[in-house]
Amino acid sequence: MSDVPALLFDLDGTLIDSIPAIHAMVNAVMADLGYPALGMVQVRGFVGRGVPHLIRQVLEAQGEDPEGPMFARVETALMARYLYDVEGNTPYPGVSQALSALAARGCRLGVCTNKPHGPAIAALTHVGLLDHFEVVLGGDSLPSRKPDPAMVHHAHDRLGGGPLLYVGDSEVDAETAANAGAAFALYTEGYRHAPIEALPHRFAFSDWRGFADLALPHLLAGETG
Ligand SMILES: O=C(O)COP(=O)(O)O
Ligand SMILES: [Mg+2]
Repeated sequence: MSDVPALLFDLDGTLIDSIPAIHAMVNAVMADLGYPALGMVQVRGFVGRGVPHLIRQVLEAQGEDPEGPMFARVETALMARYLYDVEGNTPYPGVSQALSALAARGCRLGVCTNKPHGPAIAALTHVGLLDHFEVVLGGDSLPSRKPDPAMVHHAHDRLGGGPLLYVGDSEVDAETAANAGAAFALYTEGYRHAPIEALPHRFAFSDWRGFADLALPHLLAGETG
C-alpha cells in the first residue's frame, strides 16, 4: 500500500454552497409543472442523498405521491437543467487554498458526491476547483451511492490506496466513512440535520482556512481508520 496520503471530499455543503443553485433549479422545474415555490431552508434539508431522494422529498412537500407518475417527469426536467444551472454555486471561503496546501504537501485529492457526475463536474468547473482533483465520482458513477462505501473504496484505489481521510458535512458522510473504515473529518457549516456530537468524527472544523494543518497530522501519522 502506498504511503501517499489521500483525501476524499464530499461536494455539496462541504466544498461548495450549492443550495442557492439547487433551490432555484428545483423551483424553476416545479414552476414549469405548475407547482408553487418551496423555501430555501426546506430544500436544503433534501440535499445530500442524491437526486432520487431530492425529487421524492420535493414531491412530498408539494402534496404529491413521491413514488407516483410525477417522479419521472420531474427527474427528466431536473436532469436536463442540472448540467447548466451552475449559477449560485459558491466555494466555501479558503477551500481552494486548503486544497493547494494539501497538494503541495504531496496529498492526492478526490471527490465522492451523491450529486450526479455531470452536474458535479459542471459545478466544480464553474467554481474553479476541478483541477485540484484526480478523481471525481458522482451518485450515478457506480451502482450504489453513499452511504454505501463503494464510492470511497473505488476513489481511494484510484488515488493509490495510502492513508485516507474522508471529509464531509452530513450524517450520510459520517455513515459512509464508518462503512468504509475511513477516518472522518466533519465540516460543520454544511447541511447536516443532527448536532455535531451525534456524528462520529475524527475531528470537526468550521473554517477551511487552517484545514490543511488540522488534517495533515492524521494523514502523515499513517492512520487509516
Ligand atoms: O444529494 C446531493 O445531490 C448532493 O450530495 P453531496 O452532499 O454528496 O455532494
Ligand atoms: Mg454534502
